[in-house]
Amino acid sequence: GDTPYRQFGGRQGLEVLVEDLLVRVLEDPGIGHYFLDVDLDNLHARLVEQFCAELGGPCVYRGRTMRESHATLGISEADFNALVEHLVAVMEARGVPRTARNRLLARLAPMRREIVRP
Ligand code: HEM
Repeated sequence: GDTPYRQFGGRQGLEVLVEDLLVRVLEDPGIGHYFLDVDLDNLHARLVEQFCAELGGPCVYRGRTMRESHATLGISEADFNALVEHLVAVMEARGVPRTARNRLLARLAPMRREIVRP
């Protein structure tokens, strides 16, 4: 069936989407600095796994919690919104259907309070 995971193009679609997302985020002068010392291969793998799991795909997220992995970074609401805008842009550019886009955004939205600094 056309599950949200399938609408994203499955595993391969997510690999490409996350690649697009990381390129845009790294090139953004507002938030790119957060990623300077980060293991990008690991980040790519964890994001693919996480999005896959959140979309009902056959994956288990094996990374740290959102609170653990972002706790020391000092991420602001504006930083969070900037990343989400990049995600929307890459989903649109790859032709992900609106219902599937909204599904992923709805699954990620509650993570805001664990990622943004108190
Ligand atoms: C809904 C929004 C977000 C999601 C779903 C998300 C997801 C993730 C995931 C899955 C990891 C990997 C955790 C691990 O390695 O175990 C991670 C790490 C990271 N995230 Fe996010 N993130 C989000 C927002 C942000 C924002 C807004 C920023 C900064 C602007 C950010 C910066 C980072 C950095 C720098 C790391 C690497 C931390 C490290 O390896 O020490 N994230 N994120």
